[in-house]
Amino acid sequence: MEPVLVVAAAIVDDLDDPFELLAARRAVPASLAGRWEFPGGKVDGDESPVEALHRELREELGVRVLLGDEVVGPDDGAWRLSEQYVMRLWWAEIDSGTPEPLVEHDELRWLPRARWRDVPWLDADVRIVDALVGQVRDPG
Ligand SMILES: Nc1nc2c([nH]c(=O)n2[C@H]2C[C@H](O)[C@@H](COP(=O)(O)OP(=O)(O)OP(=O)(O)O)O2)c(=O)[nH]1
Repeated sequence: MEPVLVVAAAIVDDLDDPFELLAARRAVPASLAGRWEFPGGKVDGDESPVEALHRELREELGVRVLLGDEVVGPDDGAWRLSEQYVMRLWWAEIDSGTPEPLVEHDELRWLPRARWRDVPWLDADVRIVDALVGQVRDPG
């Protein structure tokens, strides 16, 4: 079966010079509760990935965002999460609103750059966080 496409955002304080990254702790389902992820969700049949991402961020966090570059992954440009799911991820910055854990999260945390790895991310997200750290590492 074709994997289901999930879209998500690496929301940072400043797209030009990311220092803080927004991590969201899942409250549901029980199997994922307590683990941290990038806010986002599944693309519905009638919407584009970018439309789906804006919808999910509005529903889950109550924010509008500006999207930056896509964080290209090793699986045809995406990130395979499991047998069932594949994810596309974009850098993003908040355009309006203050993020709140409205739906499937019970906590949000702005992680400073040196601590992006310091929460228990969902297993599939660990290598993605490593890639983000690699992209923002100070040159030299
Ligand atoms: N949103 C999101 N989902 C992730 C990440 N990493 C990861 O393995 N997943 C998995 C968890 C879920 O099994 C799956 C689908 O995500 P989801 O549950 O957020 O999708 P959704 O909001 O559309 O959920 P629903 O309305 O159908 O309940 O992707 C991530 O960083 N962000």
